[in-house]
Parts: sequence; structure tokens; C-alpha cells
Amino acid sequence: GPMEDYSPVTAARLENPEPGNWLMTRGTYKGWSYSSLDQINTSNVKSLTPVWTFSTGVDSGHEAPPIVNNGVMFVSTPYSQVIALDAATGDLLWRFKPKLPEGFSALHNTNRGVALYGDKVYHAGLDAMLVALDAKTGKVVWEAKVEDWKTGYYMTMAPLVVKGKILVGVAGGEFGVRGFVQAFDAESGKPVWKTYTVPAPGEPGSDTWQKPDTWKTGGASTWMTGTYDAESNTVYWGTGNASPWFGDQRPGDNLYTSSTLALDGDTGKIKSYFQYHQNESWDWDEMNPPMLVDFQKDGATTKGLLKTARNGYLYWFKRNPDGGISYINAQAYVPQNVFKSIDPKTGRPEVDMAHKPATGKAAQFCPGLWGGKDWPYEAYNPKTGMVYIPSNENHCNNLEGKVEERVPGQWWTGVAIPDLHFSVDTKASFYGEIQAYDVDSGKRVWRNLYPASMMWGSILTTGGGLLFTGGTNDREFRAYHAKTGEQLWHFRTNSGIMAPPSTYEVNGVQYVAVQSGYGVDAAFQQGLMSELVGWQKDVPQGGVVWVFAVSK
Ligand SMILES: O=C(O)c1cc(C(=O)O)c2c(n1)C(=O)C(=O)c1cc(C(=O)O)[nH]c1-2
Ligand SMILES: [Ca+2]
Repeated sequence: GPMEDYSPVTAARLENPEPGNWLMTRGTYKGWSYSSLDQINTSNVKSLTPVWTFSTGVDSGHEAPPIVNNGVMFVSTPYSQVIALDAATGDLLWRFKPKLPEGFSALHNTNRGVALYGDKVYHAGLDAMLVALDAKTGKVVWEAKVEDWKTGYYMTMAPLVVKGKILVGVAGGEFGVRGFVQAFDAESGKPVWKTYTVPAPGEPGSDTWQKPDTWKTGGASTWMTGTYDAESNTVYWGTGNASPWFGDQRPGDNLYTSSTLALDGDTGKIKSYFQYHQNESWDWDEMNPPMLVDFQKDGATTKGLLKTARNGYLYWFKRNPDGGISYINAQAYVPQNVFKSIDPKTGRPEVDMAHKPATGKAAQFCPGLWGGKDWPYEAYNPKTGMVYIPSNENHCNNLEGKVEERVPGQWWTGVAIPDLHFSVDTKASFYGEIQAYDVDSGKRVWRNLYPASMMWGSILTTGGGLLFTGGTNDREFRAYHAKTGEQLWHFRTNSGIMAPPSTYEVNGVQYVAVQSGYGVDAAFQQGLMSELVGWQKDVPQGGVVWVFAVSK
């Protein structure tokens, strides 16, 4: 089998992955979710058929892409399992099934993928443990405690490998944790650096926490994988909402909540940052990092960053030679009623206070707390020059805050889950959609509307001129024409698909792979939609790895 000559993953391979492999969650450090493979293309995709499937035996939301290294596939599942499979045949090679601690529960029982380096597989567990597994056997090589899960920290993202270090971020923004990004030595598991995303008194930015001690529980969790610019050795990492949710309880801008941080890859030092909205009060985590995309501006190619924000805006930045972030422009990609304007120089929004919830003051805001988009990945195709955004419209929340005492490890947002007051425009002709924008002009080129579903699918785009995604409540996996948005193929799977598809090649055959397995917030929202507009309450659950190829 393919394990006998397992090929170690080097820093050079990660910087320049072979087209036939999918070595990290979004394909490359740039975060494009793009593969140059083109054997499957717009003319033959109609003949795409399943070649093998594998039941994970796990329920809840599967959010990890199949990671593939020369014929070996690694998938992770909810509840922190890792499964190694023969990427061509679906044979099970090994399974890592950790025992989660007694009494353990997480708000989001999911995982977004493993990282590969050397002859090891790295996995960030819900119990806030980072484990290194032997890629050939699945045996634990080392374990590192990132945090104490009892205090509200958990981990859901895929680690990021940077020059022999394994970088992880934490979740817990709804529990009042203090976020950080931490790096561990890939060989030994020893901690190398740790950068908090909320400054302590005396550190730069600490004056943005005006009320004593609010910084200690300030949120800014780091629950999605960063992107990386090897040239400037800069890691771009996103941060989540501030805690608790209502900004009047923690006066100030609250750096670095809902921001992108530019970190030095060797030391973790904060080089630069951009905060999308200040004194966060909408649960608009800005956890996704920007993609590294170059675009035309004023007749010249600009080394840039493109960020699809949960706050409903699409942002263009300049990536400075030292990795620093300079604001260029932003435009709404879904209707949003919170920003009155955005300062053209700084990118700082002016907020309409009528749509900013506070303690004892209810306010409605749109899009609602799940944002213009939540975590599912947008994609960039260099052949079309377009960014593809899985987004949602015509939904709002109406929140009113309360002062609550914090109990470590418990929901602490200032509003109870039954009081989230999610609403939708029941007359709307659609809710979910895919939108394609030209990254040079910012013009929308096409959109595809889903009248009876939200869109929670990560997007893969390919050199074959295609987009692959699921994300809808009808269990479909679909292929679209990247230029026109025309649907070219679809296949009904076992469950709903949120996980990012990936594509790879073994023995000259191109495969497209994806995990189907609905759950977590998409399922939560689907339940609410069943009350509001009568959609079926449950989308079937249970994880299956699907692998497709074009039949010859
Ligand atoms: O603040 C946080 O730490 C945090 C963590 C996570 C997570 O780790 O999955 C989510 C969120 N927030 C969140 O706001 C959110 O909407 C969300 C959706 C999902 C999901 O997996 O579908 N996770 C999370
Ligand atoms: Ca959050």
C-alpha cells in the first residue's frame, strides 16, 4: 500500500505543494482553496461518479477536508478522531480515537483538519490537547497540553505548520477565554512562542480595554487556521468576537478582537493588525484569515490580502514588504444595516447605534450573528481572477444583553441561547447563495441563489474551470462553471456537506473528495428555519467520506 513509501512533508513542499497533493486545509499557504488539476473539467464533469465511500461512524458536523500526501488520505472528524485511508481504494490504514475527558462537552464538537509535517500528523483536539501522530501507524508520538479545557478553551481548527513549528489557535469566545496563538516545536512538542490576542495592562493596545480586568475574559479566540506569506515570514491569523458579547460591558475598541493579526513566523510578535469593527457587539468573529491574492490597482499589480468578513464586507488590503497590513478598500457583499460608512483612509466603520445591541437595550442587526458568511471557506481562482463566496442574506438577530457572572467553561455571552431572536425575511426569494466577484474591479460577475436553504459549504475551485461545494440542506454536492456559475453536475450524498472538498491525483487519476456530515451551527440554524419558514427540522446526520472520479 501507499504507506510503505510514505513521503515526509518538508517546509519546501509546504511552500510549493505538488499539484497532485492536498497537503494543507486550503491547499496552499495562500488560502485559495484552489487546485491547478484539470483532468476533471467543464466538459467531462457531468461524468463524475463515486469511486469509493467510507463511513466515519461519527455524527455531528464534519468540517475537515481530506488531506492527501502521495496516495495517503487523512481526515479528521468531530470528537477528535483522525482516520488514515488509501486515497485510491478507501482501505482503512489506521484510526486514532482518543478518549475525551470525563464530563467533557464542547460548544462546537467539530474539527477542521490535520496538518502534515515530516513523518507526523498533527491534530488539535477538542480537549485543548495538541497531538503528534506517526503518519504510518497513527500512534501518538507526543502530546502537548495547550490549555485546560475546564476553563472554557477548546480547539477546532487545523494546525498550521511554519518552518518546523506547529501553530494552533483556540476557541472559547462564547465562554470568556482570552485568545492566543501558540507555536510548538514539531519534533519535540515543546512550546516555542505564545502570543495573546488581548493585551495585558502595559502592552500595546491595552488602553483599548478601559474597564479594569475586562481584558482577562475578553475573547478574541483564534479558531480558524491562519494563512502564511513565506517571503516576509508573516502569519495572518484571524480573531473572534469579544466576550461577553455586549460591548458596553467592556468599554473601548477592545484590541485585537475581530481583527486580522500579522505575526512574525519565528517569534509570534505582532507586526501589524487590522480591526474590522470596534467594541464588538454582534458576535461577528473575524476568525478567517485573509487570502494572499494579488490584484490590479491603479494599473499596477498589488501584493494584497483579500478578506471576506463575517460583518458582511469584502476587504482589500496591501501586503507590505514586511508583512504589514494597509487598508485599501471595502464593499458590502450582503446588505448590512450596522455600518453607516467606512473611513476611506483607515477602514474604520462608523456604527449606527440603533443597530448595536447593549446591556438592557435590544437592537436588531442584519446580517444576524452568523454574518454574511460564517467559517466556510471562500475560494480564489487565478485563472478567472474571481473570488467565490458562500454567503447568506435576509437574516437578522435581535439581541439584548444582561450582566452575567462568569463560570469558567460555561456559556457567557450575556444572552441565553433561547433568547437569540434569530429572524428572517419570510418573503425573501432566497437565503443562501454563492457570489463570484472579480478581484480587480470588485464587480460581481455571477451569483447562484438557494431559495430553500442557507449556504454553509466551503468552496473548492480548480484549474479545470470548476467550483465544487455542498452547503445546502438537501444533501447535494455540486459542481459549477467557475466563469459563469452554471451548475454542471450534482450528486445527492448521505447528509449535508459543510466540509471543504479537496482534489488530488493518484496514478494519473484525478479525484475529488469531500466529507458529508451535517451538524453544529448549520444544523442549529436549520432548526430555527424550520420554525420560521417550515423547512424540514433535521438534515440527516452521520459522516461519510465521498471520493469521485470521471468514469472512463
Ligand atoms: O468564539 C469562538 O471561540 C467560536 C468558536 C467556534 C468554533 O470553534 O467552532 C465557532 C464560533 N465561535 C462561532 O461564533 C460560530 O458561529 C461558529 C460556527 C461554527 C461551526 O463549526 O459551524 N463554529 C463556530
Ligand atoms: Ca464566536
